[in-house]
Amino acid sequence: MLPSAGIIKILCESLQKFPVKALVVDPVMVSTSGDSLSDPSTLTYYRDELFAMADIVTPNVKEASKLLGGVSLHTIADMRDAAESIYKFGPRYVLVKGGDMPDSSEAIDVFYDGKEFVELRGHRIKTRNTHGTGCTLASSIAAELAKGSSMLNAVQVAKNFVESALHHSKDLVIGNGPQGPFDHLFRLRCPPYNIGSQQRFNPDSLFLYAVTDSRMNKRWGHSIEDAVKAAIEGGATIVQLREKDIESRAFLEAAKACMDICKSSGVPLLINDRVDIALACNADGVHVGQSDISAREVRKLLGPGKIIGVSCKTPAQAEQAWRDGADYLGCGGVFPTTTKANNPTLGFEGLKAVCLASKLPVVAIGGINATNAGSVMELGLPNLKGVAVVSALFDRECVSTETRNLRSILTSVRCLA
Ligand SMILES: Cc1ncc(COP(=O)(O)OP(=O)(O)O)c(N)n1
Ligand SMILES: Cc1nc(C(=O)O)sc1CCOP(=O)(O)O
Ligand SMILES: [Mg+2]
Repeated sequence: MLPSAGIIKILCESLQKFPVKALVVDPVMVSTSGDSLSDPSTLTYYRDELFAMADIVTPNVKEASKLLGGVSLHTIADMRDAAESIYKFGPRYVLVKGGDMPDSSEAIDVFYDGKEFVELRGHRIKTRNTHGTGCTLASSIAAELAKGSSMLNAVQVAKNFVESALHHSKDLVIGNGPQGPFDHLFRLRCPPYNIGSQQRFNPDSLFLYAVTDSRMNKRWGHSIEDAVKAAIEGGATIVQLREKDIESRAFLEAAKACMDICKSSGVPLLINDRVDIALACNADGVHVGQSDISAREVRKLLGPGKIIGVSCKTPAQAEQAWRDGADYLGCGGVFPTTTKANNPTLGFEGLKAVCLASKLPVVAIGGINATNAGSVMELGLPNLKGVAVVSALFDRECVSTETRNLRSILTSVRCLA
């Protein structure tokens, strides 16, 4: 809550001096009960100074209206127009929250990235215990960004959290005011299966990322299913089907079988390049490179709940991937590889440059094996979450043994860190 122009000015100066990785601005100007919480002179400073520094601005409809000189906002179309106008003040994303729109059975928020709108729909929970929902949403977005989420994913997870918290606190009776507080710690009281079905991407799953290769499987007489089963048995934490020489029908059949295997082990399954196969087998996500369909398009096709990874070799590509809604980056080739033709080698310096430039979690790829995986993780880059490996796991007779060995090397580096 920034009640005066002077305080906003000092905040902006401090942010210039000490830049933060992600800035969520919740322009707290009007309380849910209608009280004004900042003096009118703050408007100019919000719009001209603070918003330009923000990654996302999250006004409710009353605040959006105030920011735009009192325009009335009654419909989703009005909220879209407001998001577009607020975007022009300079933030990278805008979320106009519709929780206080009257006469709707849903709580619809409008998310805007400067090009497209996403309507985020949630249940309207009937309760007086709504005090602090906006602050909670903004804080939850910030927490998800700190964990490495893309913006849309962070907003979706935060919205789910607020919805679940409201649901679990709806019957609390605390205090006498028109609004009551809600319980942020509700999860301590409920088993995990009660807190909503939203699937969440856990960046730690990038720790040992197994990427299949049909030629290698053929060479060793392994089916895709057997190779995936063995990799999971050895401790792979995520699997990508990268099948370049297989017909679509056979690919889909194998992908469906691998989904069953991965699901029963709780290991996410991603599909390389092929959004159609991912949709048809309901995979957990897709990995795309710089010459594939863009992450932005993939996000449109898969929706907010799926995992999207993007191959990046430069900070600029990493920035674009984040803007496009990616969940993680694959960065390589760290070492020379023969698995992918004509793949430039970035070395540790290239990997470091991409990691340092991005808020997203990163998995290193290219020529990584049991001899050098430790040195990659010893770089100690906070968002470097793991290694992705093809030949050192799959161009081998015993995939489970190779995976187990690599996992134990990675674990020992993690224990020392
Ligand atoms: C985890 C991971 N990182 C990078 C890639 C490479 O993707 P791309 O550049 O699109 O090349 P192909 O794999 O499609 O040949 C990847 N697949 N996985
Ligand atoms: C699929 C892929 N992508 C790369 C990139 O640099 O983006 S390197 C690569 C192949 C990695 O295979 P291996 O573990 O056998 O070296
Ligand atoms: Mg690709």
